[in-house]
Amino acid sequence: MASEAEGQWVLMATGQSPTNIAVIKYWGKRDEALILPVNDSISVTLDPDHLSATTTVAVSPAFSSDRMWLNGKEISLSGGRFQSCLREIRKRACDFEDEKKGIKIKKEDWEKLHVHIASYNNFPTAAGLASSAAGFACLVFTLGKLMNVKEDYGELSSIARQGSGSACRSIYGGFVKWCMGKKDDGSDSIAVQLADEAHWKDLVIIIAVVSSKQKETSSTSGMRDSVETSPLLQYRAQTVVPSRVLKMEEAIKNHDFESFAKLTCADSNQFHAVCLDTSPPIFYMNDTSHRIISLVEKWNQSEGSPQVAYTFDAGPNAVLIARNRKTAALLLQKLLYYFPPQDKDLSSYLVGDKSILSDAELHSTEDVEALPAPPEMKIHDQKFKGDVSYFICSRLGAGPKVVADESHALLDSVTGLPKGM
Ligand SMILES: Nc1ncnc2c1ncn2[C@@H]1O[C@H](COP(=O)(O)OP(=O)(O)OP(=O)(O)O)[C@@H](O)[C@H]1O
Ligand SMILES: C[C@@](O)(CCOP(=O)(O)OP(=O)(O)O)CC(=O)O
Repeated sequence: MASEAEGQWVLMATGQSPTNIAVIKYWGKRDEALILPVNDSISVTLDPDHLSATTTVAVSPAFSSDRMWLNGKEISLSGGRFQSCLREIRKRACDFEDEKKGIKIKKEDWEKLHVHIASYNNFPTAAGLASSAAGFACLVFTLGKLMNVKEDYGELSSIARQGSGSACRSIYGGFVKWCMGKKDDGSDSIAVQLADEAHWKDLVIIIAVVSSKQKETSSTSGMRDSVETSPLLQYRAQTVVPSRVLKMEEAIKNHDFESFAKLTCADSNQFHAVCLDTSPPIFYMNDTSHRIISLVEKWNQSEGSPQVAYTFDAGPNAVLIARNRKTAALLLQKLLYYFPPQDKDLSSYLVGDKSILSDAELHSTEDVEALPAPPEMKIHDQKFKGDVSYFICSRLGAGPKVVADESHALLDSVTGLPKGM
């Protein structure tokens, strides 16, 4: 396996993968083990600088078992989803040789080598910000690089899908469609890129992190209950989504924000209606989520055409997509009027692309306090300080990439253990 220095070497790779937010939602599986959905879905990939997973994977003859550390804590890899990803990637591993380091690994040797994995999310894990999507996409992408996997991104997406359904869409940047596929073995249930992140540069994304606590009902169990009990889910999957997906593809192709926004909001609302139609009902949104919807709806109505789209995943956080920077700055003013920061530090209340604060002419909390009430809203006298933890300003971003600079690796290149351990 390794020529001279048997047992001495550690071979590593590091990758970074973005998260994504669906504008046409995936909700419901037709096959639980293979993670095959009941409908197509479409997402936008978010800028990895703001929301992403970074993962280092390593192999060495010195490792005695597969191990993983997530955000610095060791976690078990025994779950079926991790096992599926590891198995499928190992199956596709190819011969590898690094003459300088004296490392030679034959295709069949990969099965015998154990892996160490360390991953870090630059945003809260399991808080409804799709950490599993970024995480599994990153794991599969980076393992693929390490093990010299030659398969195309479509194939990688179908492996990431077996870690978490929505992860298959994080294999690409920009606008991505997960085609549900028809085959029983899932080989045609893959993601495809509709357009890259440069296609529609005007869009600005503002996320209101309403709660960073772990949620009560996971997406996995929530959608299982919906499939079993919600008649609306069947109607949605068979009748509504197929035509919506076609319209969404057209809207994206033509930069048609009006249509894009209407479809995005309608699909988010229908997904949450399915949750309510589930027995027992699932409530992912809360009063703050509803207030944000109402703010956006009233503004869009007063303008005569949509300025902002909203969408909510399996949690109360609002993802708001503004048609351009000017609109995003106005949106931020309206949001901060109702949800002012609890303390004086405005720069930790808005993270990500902070330059939007200057566009909105908000340089201090005094500027926030001086904001005028949004004229389209009827209730002005009530403010909801503390109901939003913080905001993230982001944009569309690129797909996974290799992090070549070894100083960013999360594992030590000599011990193969997390750095600092
Ligand atoms: N960086 C990562 N690498 C590998 N797996 C990860 C990573 N981050 C999260 N996960 C996996 O995803 C799980 C969290 O997924 P969960 O669906 O509960 O939350 P979420 O993805 O943040 O929210 P949602 O899917 O509702 O948007 C973790 O317990 C872990 O198994
Ligand atoms: C509401 C959603 O975010 C659901 C995501 O579900 P997951 O992909 O987290 O579920 P599993 O496949 O069981 O891991 C909508 C979406 O991302 O399309």
